[in-house]
Amino acid sequence: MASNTLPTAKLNTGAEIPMLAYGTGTAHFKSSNLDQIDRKTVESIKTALSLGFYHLDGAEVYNTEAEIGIAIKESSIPREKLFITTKVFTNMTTIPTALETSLIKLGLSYVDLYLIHNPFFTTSALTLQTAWKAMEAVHRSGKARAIGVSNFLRSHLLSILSIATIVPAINQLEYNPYLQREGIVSWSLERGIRTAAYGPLVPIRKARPGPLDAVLEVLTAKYGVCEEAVLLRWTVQMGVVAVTTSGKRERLEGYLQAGGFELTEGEVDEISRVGREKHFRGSHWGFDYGDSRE
Ligand SMILES: NC(=O)c1ccc[n+]([C@@H]2O[C@H](COP(=O)([O-])OP(=O)(O)OC[C@H]3O[C@@H](n4cnc5c(N)ncnc54)[C@H](O)[C@@H]3O)[C@@H](O)[C@H]2O)c1
Ligand SMILES: OCCc1c[nH]c2ccccc12
Repeated sequence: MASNTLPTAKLNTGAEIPMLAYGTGTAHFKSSNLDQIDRKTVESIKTALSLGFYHLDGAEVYNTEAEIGIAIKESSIPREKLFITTKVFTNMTTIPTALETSLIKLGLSYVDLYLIHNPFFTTSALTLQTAWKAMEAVHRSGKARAIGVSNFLRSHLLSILSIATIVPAINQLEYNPYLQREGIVSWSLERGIRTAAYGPLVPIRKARPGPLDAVLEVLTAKYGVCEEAVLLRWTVQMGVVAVTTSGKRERLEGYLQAGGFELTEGEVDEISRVGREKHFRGSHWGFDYGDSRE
C-alpha cells in the first residue's frame, strides 16, 4: 500500500502537502561521523521512498540533508512527485545563505517547505520578525515554495503575523492524543496555518500505560491494522500532517496501513476525548514557557 493513498492537504500557498512525512531527525539516524555520508541513513530513506513516503522531513541540524539528497538521486523519483521540508536553526541570522547550504547538500534547486526550527533562539519579537522577513525573501526567490515555523506558540506567531506579508503555511509541533495543543491548532488553521505533528506515536512508545491503550486495542482489531496506523490515521483526520519515522521496513509498512481505512467521526472523537484524560509531552525540543497544553 503506497502512501499516496493517504490524503494530501492544501497549504495556504495552494500547494498540496502529503499528510504523512518521513522524518530524518530521530536518534536512529546518524549519531557519529557527522561529516561523512552515512549509508545506513541513505538506505533507510530509500526504503521509505520505495514504499511511497514522498514527503521527507529534514533540518540543517539533523546532518541528514546530504543523505536525503543521495537517497532522492538513487531512487530516481521525479522531483515534482516529492515534497521536501528542511529547517533553519543555527543560522537564523543568515537565512538566505543557510538555505543555499541546505540546497547544495540536498542536491536540489528548491525545497517545498522551509521552516524556522525553533523560536527559542530569540530574545525579542524583533529578532523573530527579522528572521521572518528573511524567510519571506527566500520564498520570493523561488527557493522555498512554502515557508513556515516549528515549535512556535501563539505569542511567537502573533509577533510574526503582525509584520508578515506571507502567513506561515505550517507550524510543526509535538502533537498526539495526549498533547492536543487545543489552544493553538484550530486558532492557527483559522489564520491559514496548518499544524504538522512530530511525535505522533508518543502514546504507544513513551506514555504507556495510558487510557488510550484499550481504545487502540478495539480499533486495531476492528480494522485489522497496527496501533501506529490508528494513531497516524487519527492525526490525519484531525487535519494535522503526521511526521513519523522508522529505520525498519516492517514498521513503515505498518504506518502505511493508515492510508487504507477511515475512522468514523465517533472514533476520531473518542480518541480525542480519551486522549484528553492524560497529558504527556514526549520531547524536550518544543518545550514552552507558558501553558503547557497550548
Ligand atoms: N520540529 C522539531 O522540533 C522536531 C522534533 C522532533 C522530531 N521532529 C521530526 O519528526 C520526526 C519524527 O519524530 P518522532 O521520532 O518523535 O516520531 P514518532 O512519534 O512517530 O516516533 C517514531 C519512532 O517510534 C518508534 N516506534 C514506532 N512504533 C513503536 C512501538 N510500537 N514501540 C516503540 N517504538 C516505536 C520508531 O521506531 C521511531 O523511532 C523526526 O525524525 C524529525 O524529522 C521534529
Ligand atoms: O527537531 C528537533 C529534534 C532534533 C533532532 N536532532 C537535533 C539536533 C539538534 C537540535 C535539535 C534536534
